[in-house]
Amino acid sequence: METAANAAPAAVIVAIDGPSGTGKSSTSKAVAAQLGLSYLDTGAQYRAITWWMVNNGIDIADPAAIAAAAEKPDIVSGTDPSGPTITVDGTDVAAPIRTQEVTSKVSAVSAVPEVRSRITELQRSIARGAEVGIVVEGRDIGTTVLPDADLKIFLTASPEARAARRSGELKGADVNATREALIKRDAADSGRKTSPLAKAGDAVEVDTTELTLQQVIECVVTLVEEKRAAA
Ligand SMILES: Nc1ncnc2c1ncn2[C@@H]1O[C@H](COP(=O)(O)OP(=O)(O)O)[C@@H](O)[C@H]1O
Ligand SMILES: Nc1ccn([C@H]2C[C@H](O)[C@@H](COP(=O)(O)OP(=O)(O)O)O2)c(=O)n1
Repeated sequence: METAANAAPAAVIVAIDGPSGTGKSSTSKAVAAQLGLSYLDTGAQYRAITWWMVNNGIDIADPAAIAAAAEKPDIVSGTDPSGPTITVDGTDVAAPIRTQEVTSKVSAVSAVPEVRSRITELQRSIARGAEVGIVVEGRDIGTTVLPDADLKIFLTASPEARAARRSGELKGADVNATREALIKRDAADSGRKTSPLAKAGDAVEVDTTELTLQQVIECVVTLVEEKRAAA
């Protein structure tokens, strides 16, 4: 019979939330890779369902039409942090979900309650299936999706730092326009009724404005290791 002494350690669940450009994806991927955990980018799932709506001619301004179609696309996320994948009905959508068109529509689609309940179920089932544990990043992971997570982190950074990071990625993008677009998306994500972007009461807040990515990764790895040691 298995005893507590030789039982496998319980899977560790880490929730990382925060607005755009705070470093959630880069930090989560690196922490998961370093600790041998799975990794789930929940923003990619909301982008994937948005991509499907756009491709199937659903009117993004019509929440009832979005709700009626919410169950249709088959969204599959690969959770290896060294090569995360995302497919819709078997098609690799890793690139098309990052277009400006999808980015400008994702907040409207992800505000629809039927979309959220569908994607939330998917996220919970992926987290349950992660044997060693998982780092899940998004907007409502610590508050709604995985409220019993072992560790919750809320990343922040000034709008200026976030815009500079994002426009560095989108070669040649105007920093001011990027900043305005980020602020608009944050306001939509924080202001929606169902499961808005929010810091959980028991989340550790890390302001990354003055930190390098490596410093943020080290900070989160240390927090996970402390949690594991205390368990
Ligand atoms: N602390 C940091 N300092 C400088 N650049 C960073 C930092 N954290 C992330 N970045 C860079 O900023 C960009 C956005 O990071 P990302 O992880 O995609 O943020 P999010 O997932 O929160 O939107 C990436 O190019 C990333 O390399
Ligand atoms: N848990 C989540 C994750 C993302 N979303 C929505 C809101 C976000 O603006 C979009 C896109 O998320 P994503 O993490 O890809 O955004 P950025 O990497 O910050 O550009 O999805 C959400 O509503 N809930």
